[in-house]
Amino acid sequence: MEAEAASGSAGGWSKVGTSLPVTSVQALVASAGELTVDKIGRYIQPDIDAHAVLPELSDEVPVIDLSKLLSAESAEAEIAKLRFACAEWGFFQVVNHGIPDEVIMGIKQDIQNFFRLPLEVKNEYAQRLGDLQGYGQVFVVSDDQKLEWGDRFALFIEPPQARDMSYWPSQPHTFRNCIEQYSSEVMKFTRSLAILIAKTLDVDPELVGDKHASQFLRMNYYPPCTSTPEKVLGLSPHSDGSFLTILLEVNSVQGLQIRRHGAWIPVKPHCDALLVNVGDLLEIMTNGKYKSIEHRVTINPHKERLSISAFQIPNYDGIISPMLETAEQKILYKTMKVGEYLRLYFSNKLEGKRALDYAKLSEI
Ligand SMILES: O=C(O)CCC(=O)C(=O)O
Ligand SMILES: [Fe+2]
Repeated sequence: MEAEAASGSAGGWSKVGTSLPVTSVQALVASAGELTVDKIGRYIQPDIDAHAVLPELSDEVPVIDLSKLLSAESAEAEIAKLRFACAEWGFFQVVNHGIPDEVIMGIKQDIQNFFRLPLEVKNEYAQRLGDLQGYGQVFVVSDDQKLEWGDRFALFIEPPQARDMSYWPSQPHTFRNCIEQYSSEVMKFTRSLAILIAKTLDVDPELVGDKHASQFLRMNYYPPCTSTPEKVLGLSPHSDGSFLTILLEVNSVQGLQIRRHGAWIPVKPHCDALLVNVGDLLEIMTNGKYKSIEHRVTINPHKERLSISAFQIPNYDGIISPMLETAEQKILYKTMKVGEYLRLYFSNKLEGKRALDYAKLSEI
C-alpha cells in the first residue's frame, strides 16, 4: 500500500492511455469568425438524431437527500429511494450533500477563471505527463475520429502523501488549494455514499470500501456553437469507466442528456445538487443490478457550459468482480484487474462497442 501510494500516477495510471493532441475548441470559436461546415466538419456527428429527446421526463430524475439518509427516522425510506435510483436510473441528484458552500463556490470560480486564461498559459499544462492528464484533451485515439466540442483540464488526484502539485496550474493563484479542498470533500462524500450503496445491496461496506480509493478529476469547458449546435456534441454517448462519478454543473447551463428506455432525457441543472452516476465498475460489481447508463453532452448556441467530473476509481492494481446475492445466480461479467479494464476503456480497439460489452461473459 505504501509503495503503491508512493509510486503515484507513474506507478499505474500513466499506462492507461494517451491521447493525440487536439486543437482548443475555445480558441477555434474565438478566432474562426463564422463557423462554417468547412471549419467544423470533424465535429459534425452523423448519428445525433438517432433517438428521441424527451424533455418532459426531466423532472423524473431521482433526487436523493443525503441528510435524510444519515438520520435515523428517515434513513429506511431514503435507502429505498437510493436503491431505486441506482437500479432503475443509474443517475440521480443528491441534495444536502454536506460539501460546504465555500468549497463549491471556490472551485466554480477558479474553473471559470482558469478557462478564461490566455491559450499560451493553459498550453503550459497541455499533456503534462504524456498521459490522460493536462489541458485541452478530448480523448482522441485516431486521426479519423469525430471530435467533441469542448476543452478539458484533467488531473489524477494522488493520495496526499504522494501528491506532487508542482505540475498543477499555478493560475488562478487559489486554484491548487480549491482543487485540493473540492477533491477531498468529494472523496468524503463518496465514502458516505458508498457505505449507503452497500446498504442498498445488503453487503458488507468493506466490500465497497476500496472501490473509490483514487480520483480522476476532469474539468470540462464547452463553448457555444453559433452555427450548427444541433449537429455537434460536447461529449459523445459513453458510460463512465468509474465506480461512481460525481458531477458538478458549474454554471447551470443545461447540456447533459441521459439514455433511458432508448430515448435521451435532458437533465435540468439543480444549483444545490451534485449529480451522481453509477459507473461501469459498479455495474460489474453488482452483476448488472445497477446499470452504468450512457449519457452525452449537447451544446448551447449562445452560452458556454462548464462542469467538473470526479471519477471515483479503485486503485490501479485492484480487482473488480461481480458479487452474487444467491448461489443460483449466474455470473454475467468477467473478473478483471482495474488497470486492465481501464486500458480497454481508453483503447482504440473498441470498434464502436462499449468496454462493458467486453467485460460481459457471453450467454451460454
Ligand atoms: O459535462 C457533463 O455534464 C458530463 C460530463 C461527463 O459525462 C464526463 O465527464 O464523463
Ligand atoms: Fe460521463
